[in-house]
Amino acid sequence: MTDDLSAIATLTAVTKRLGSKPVLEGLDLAIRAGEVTALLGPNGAGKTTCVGLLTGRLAPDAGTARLFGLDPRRPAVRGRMGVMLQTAGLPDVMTVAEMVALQSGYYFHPRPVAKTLALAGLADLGERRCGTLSGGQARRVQYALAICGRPDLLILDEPTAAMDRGSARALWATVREAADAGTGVLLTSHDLAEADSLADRVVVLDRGRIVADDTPGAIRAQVGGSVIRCRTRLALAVVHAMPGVREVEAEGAELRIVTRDAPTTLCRLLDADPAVTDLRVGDATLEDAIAALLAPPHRIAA
Ligand SMILES: Nc1ncnc2c1ncn2[C@@H]1O[C@H](COP(=O)(O)OP(=O)(O)OP(=O)(O)O)[C@@H](O)[C@H]1O
Repeated sequence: MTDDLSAIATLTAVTKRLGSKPVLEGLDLAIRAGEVTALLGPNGAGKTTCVGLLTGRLAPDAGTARLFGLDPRRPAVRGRMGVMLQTAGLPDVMTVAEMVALQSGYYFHPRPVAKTLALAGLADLGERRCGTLSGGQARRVQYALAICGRPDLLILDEPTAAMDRGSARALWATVREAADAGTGVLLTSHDLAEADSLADRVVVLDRGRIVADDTPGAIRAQVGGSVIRCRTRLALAVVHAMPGVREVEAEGAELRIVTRDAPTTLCRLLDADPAVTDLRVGDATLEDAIAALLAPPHRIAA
């Protein structure tokens, strides 16, 4: 990873314990200029710990963290980074524009405050006190604080949590624009549609280890085939034995069946349970591919 010349932030062979628990084990991660990297994985996988290491909030127990070639705790490199954390309080009494102006003052070449407010979808909210904002509006202020200094590296930890779809899509557009202009972006998210449409690269973390690192298309292709969803009285094991079936999982009251041969699996399914309902067939999504990589215990895989 350290020989990756386009990398602007790296974790190399990083091991980190928190409390008595190993959280990351020998992890390599590189964030490159002009690329949106989505770091995905279930709760507790270690995503926020990676963010903590790259932003200098945490130090590795073994291995190295580098930001623009230096220790992330060095003030010289911190000014080139904008960070939007999962939780960051805003002072109730300051207005949105005052907060953005204050944060902009920490950077050498900040954007004009009005431009930052517009990019974050806050043009009409500049005079509002932060304490009166909704959850989604407060997230947009945190985004404004992350981008106001024109950072070379933008770290967004679950940026669109609490945002409505329209606000989220507007934020994606500005993130894409920043990446196209050369900013390296690290995004953590539980919204796999967000990762699929925004990321150039998806890194999947499971229990502190990387289980996939590729383009969203290449990760989807690992699953391939089709996904059938339906309600049926058939047992998982019976469906799993049907021709073409690669894996079967209970998703609430439905079954999610990944198959290499949808027509044959469908015929057999309808033969075995003519009362099957809510039947849908579609291509495997990024969510299907990641579910296959993570292998939860309640799924049967071929
Ligand atoms: N200060 C701490 N002390 C002990 N354990 C911790 C501490 N902080 C985090 N952990 C543990 O480290 C593991 C990784 O946590 P982390 O927050 O990095 O996961 P995550 O992938 O960001 O999860 P989420 O999707 O829930 O935000 C979890 O098991 C968590 O309980």
